[in-house]
Amino acid sequence: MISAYTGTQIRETEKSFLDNGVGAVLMQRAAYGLANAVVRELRGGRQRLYGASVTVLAGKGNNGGDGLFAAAMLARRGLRTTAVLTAGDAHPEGLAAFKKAGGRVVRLTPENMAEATAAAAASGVVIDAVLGTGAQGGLRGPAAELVEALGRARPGLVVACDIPSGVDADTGEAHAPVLRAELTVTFGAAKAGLLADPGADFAGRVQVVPIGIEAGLPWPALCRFEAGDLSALLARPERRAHKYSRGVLGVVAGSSAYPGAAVLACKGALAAGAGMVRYLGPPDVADLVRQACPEIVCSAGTVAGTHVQAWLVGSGLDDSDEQQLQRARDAADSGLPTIADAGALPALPDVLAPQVILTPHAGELASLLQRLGVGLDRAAVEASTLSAVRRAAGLTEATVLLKGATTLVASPFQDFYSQAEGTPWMATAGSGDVLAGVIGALLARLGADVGHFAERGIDPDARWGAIAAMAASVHGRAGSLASAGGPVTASAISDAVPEVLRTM
Ligand SMILES: NC(=O)C1=CN([C@@H]2O[C@H](COP(=O)(O)OP(=O)(O)OC[C@H]3O[C@@H](n4cnc5c(N)ncnc54)[C@H](O)[C@@H]3O)[C@@H](O)[C@H]2O)[C@@H](O)CC1
Ligand SMILES: [K+]
Repeated sequence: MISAYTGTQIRETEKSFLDNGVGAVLMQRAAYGLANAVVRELRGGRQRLYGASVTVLAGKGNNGGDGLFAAAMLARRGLRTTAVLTAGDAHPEGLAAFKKAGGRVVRLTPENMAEATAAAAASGVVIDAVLGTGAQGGLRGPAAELVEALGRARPGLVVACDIPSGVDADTGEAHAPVLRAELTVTFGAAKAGLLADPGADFAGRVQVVPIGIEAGLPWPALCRFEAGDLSALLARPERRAHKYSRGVLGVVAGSSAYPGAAVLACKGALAAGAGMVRYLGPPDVADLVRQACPEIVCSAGTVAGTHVQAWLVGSGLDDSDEQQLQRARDAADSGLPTIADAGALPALPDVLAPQVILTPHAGELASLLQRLGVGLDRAAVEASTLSAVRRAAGLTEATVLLKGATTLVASPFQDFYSQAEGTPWMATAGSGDVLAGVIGALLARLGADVGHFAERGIDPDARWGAIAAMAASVHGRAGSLASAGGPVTASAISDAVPEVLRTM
């Protein structure tokens, strides 16, 4: 599992090391990790190290210090290094080491701005070490001007030191201008802002360099499951399993206008290993569901009269179909774990429960928050995804999964997950219906199994968020597998889910 922390958590952890006088040691480890990462990138791109050019943009704090020490190490390995001091001042020891290693120093002024920009744009590698976890807001003054111009000039490889300057380490909010990095080398542990959009967008690949503070870190602010976690959490069925023990999912989805959503949600649930799926809905949609998936038991019954272990409600619901909307409300009110998607979101009560998982995209989350009195529009949600999803979980008391390039999950117990295994090709109609099906299948199978989570180190209260994150990961992996770098349909995503589960 990748554990990510707020800047404050990291700084508090580092404080005891600084109080003990080992801050300089930590900085050396950070710089060494950064320099090595640059070397690996150059070698990976089959570039010669000797004579390659590197420009470090160094602010006046410790982030700049890391950058200067790293550049000094690179200078000693024969790279042509330039430091652009964006704030006039610089970390004194870092600057001294850089000068001693033979690096060239440019103190940024309005007069040499154009020259400094051109030099940075022409260099093979740019290290962004202007602001780190000590930043208050974004870049200002000459540093902002330089980064703005450099962004337009499309520089070579950009490596961010700890975090792209201007990205908030706690929330992932980006204060423009931010230089988009291909790689972020981050120290001690990942920062939460690197795993939440838009910060994740600017960070590129994230590489964590251990610096020796790790044992002192508190409970993470944000987690990301990796393949090994999924293998452990997605236990295979027991030898004597039967369809009921494998999980029975009830589905209230689809309408005459959007019948395909019901089919895709059901397909997603079957692909993710539901023991049985019971569909409730209008006869014309039920006919289509039966034709597409003969495994599914269809009826026009009520929620109370249907025996299931979990519910999936909302995908493709029509807001004029009162009978379906009532079924969705009954399911959410049943006390059973329920995934509520699309059409169900505006139909449910404002306050729900943790075992109800809401799955909005940014626009739907904005509408949900507006209904709850929070004046955020879609753009504001996209600019601050982690804060938005946290607020929604707090206000609704439900678990909220925000769909996007990075999928975020927040539970009302303040557990947060971030998964990003998908591909932009998955932004296609029906993809969310398949995700709802995968969540539904996992809810039906694992939702009641408190011991399963406790044995694997997950607080049983937090299992709803964990299930949503597991499903997002499976869905993302299936989409990437099916896409293989090209267009993909929702059906193909669903078809790839069993292969992903097989390899877990
Ligand atoms: N504290 C430690 O033990 C370690 C810190 N490390 C590095 O230190 C960084 C944090 O260092 P600092 O606390 O010095 O903070 P930063 O280097 O992030 O920057 C803070 C400095 O910039 C100024 N500043 C803040 N916001 C600004 C803005 N918007 N525009 C212009 N100037 C601004 C501050 O007044 C301060 O002088 C980490 O990101 C990491 O790179 C690493 O060396 C590892 C060890
Ligand atoms: K930085």
